[in-house]
Amino acid sequence: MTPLIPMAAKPLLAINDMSIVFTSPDEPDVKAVRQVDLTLTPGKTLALVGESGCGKSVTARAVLRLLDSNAEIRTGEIHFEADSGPVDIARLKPDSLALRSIRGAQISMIFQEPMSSLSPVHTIGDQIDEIILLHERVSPKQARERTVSLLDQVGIPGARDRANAYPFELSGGLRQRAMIAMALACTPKLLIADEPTTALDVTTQAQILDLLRQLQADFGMAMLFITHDLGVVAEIADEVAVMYLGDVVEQGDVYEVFRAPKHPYTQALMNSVPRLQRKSERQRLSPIKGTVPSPKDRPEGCAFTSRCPYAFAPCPTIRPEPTVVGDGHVARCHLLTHAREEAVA
Ligand SMILES: Nc1ncnc2c1ncn2[C@@H]1O[C@H](COP(=O)(O)OP(=O)(O)OP(=O)(O)O)[C@@H](O)[C@H]1O
Repeated sequence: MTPLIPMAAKPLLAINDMSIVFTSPDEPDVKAVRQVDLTLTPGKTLALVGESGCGKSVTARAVLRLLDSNAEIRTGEIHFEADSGPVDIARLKPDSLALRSIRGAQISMIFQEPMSSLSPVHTIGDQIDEIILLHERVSPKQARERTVSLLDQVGIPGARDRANAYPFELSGGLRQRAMIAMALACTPKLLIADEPTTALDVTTQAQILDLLRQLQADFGMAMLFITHDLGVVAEIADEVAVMYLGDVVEQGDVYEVFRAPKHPYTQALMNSVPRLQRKSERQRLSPIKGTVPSPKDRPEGCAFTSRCPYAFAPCPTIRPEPTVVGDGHVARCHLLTHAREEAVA
C-alpha cells in the first residue's frame, strides 16, 4: 500500500492496518485499536496523543508484543528494520528468540513509573550490567564501565558510586534517569516512551525532556512518545498522531497539525489547552463536552460522533477515509470529503 504521507527516508517502523481486540469468554470482543497506520523515520520522534483510554499504550506495547494475555493483534503488520533485516513483529511469537533479540536491544521502552522496569532488590548497576551482558559479548568489567558511562550520560552525579545504589535509595528524578540509562544500554534504534514525565514535577519534567532530546541526538535513535500533554508534544515531537477511541483521527508534522488542525477532535484538544496571552486577549478555555464512550459502545463510523459539534448523517455509521489535508498531514473526517464533494458539485 502506498503511504498517504510521503516518507523522507525508509521507515524504521511501519504499522499498517493494525487492529487490537481484548477478548473475554463471557463478553463480546472489545476493539481497543482499530486499523491504525503509523510510520516512524530513523532518528525522528512520533508522539501519540489523546485522552485516557484511547489506545496509546496498547498501540505502543503491541510493538514489543508486551500485550496482556487477553489481547490479540487481529489484523495488520508491524514492520521493523531489525539488525538482521526487515521483520513483521506482529507475526513473531512473543517468546521467540527473534523477538527477544529485538526487545531491550533494538527497541526498548521506558514508563511513567520507573519501578515497572527496575527491580527493587538489585542495584541499578547490576541491572544495567545484566542487560548489556545478555545482548552483547563483553566481559562483566567492560559491561560495568559502559554502565557507569551511561549513568554519567543520563546525568546521575557520582555515577560509579551510584551504580551500587538500590532504586529506593534514589530520588524520583534519578530513578527516572536510571531507567532511561537501562533502556539505552544496548543503543536501541527505537525508544518507546510511555508517559515518562507525567508523574514528575515540572522542573524535573523539563530536565528529562531535555535529556531525552540530547540522548536522541547522541544516539540517533527514533522515539515513539506517548503523552496526553500537547505541551510535551510541541517540545519533543517531529510528527504527531492524534488518537481517539482506538482510531488515529489525524496525523502529520507537528507544526502543520498544531498550526491548522483539521479534525474536530484535534481542534477541541487544542482549544482545551491554556496559552499565554495578554489579559485583554484571553479567551475562555473550552473543555471537550461529554466523555469518551466505552470502546464497547463505539459507533461503526467516526468514533468522535457523540461529542462532535459538526456531526452529520454519515458520521455514526460510515468510517471516514484518511484524507490528505496538507503537506505530510492526514485526517479522517467526513467534513473534509463532504466539503470537497460540494466544491466539485
Ligand atoms: N487488559 C485489558 N483488558 C481489557 N481491556 C483493556 C486492557 N488493557 C487495556 N484495555 C482497554 O484498551 C483501551 C485502550 O487502553 P490504553 O491503556 O491503550 O489507553 P491509553 O490511551 O494509553 O490511556 P492512558 O493514558 O490512561 O494510559 C481502553 O479502553 C482500555 O480499557
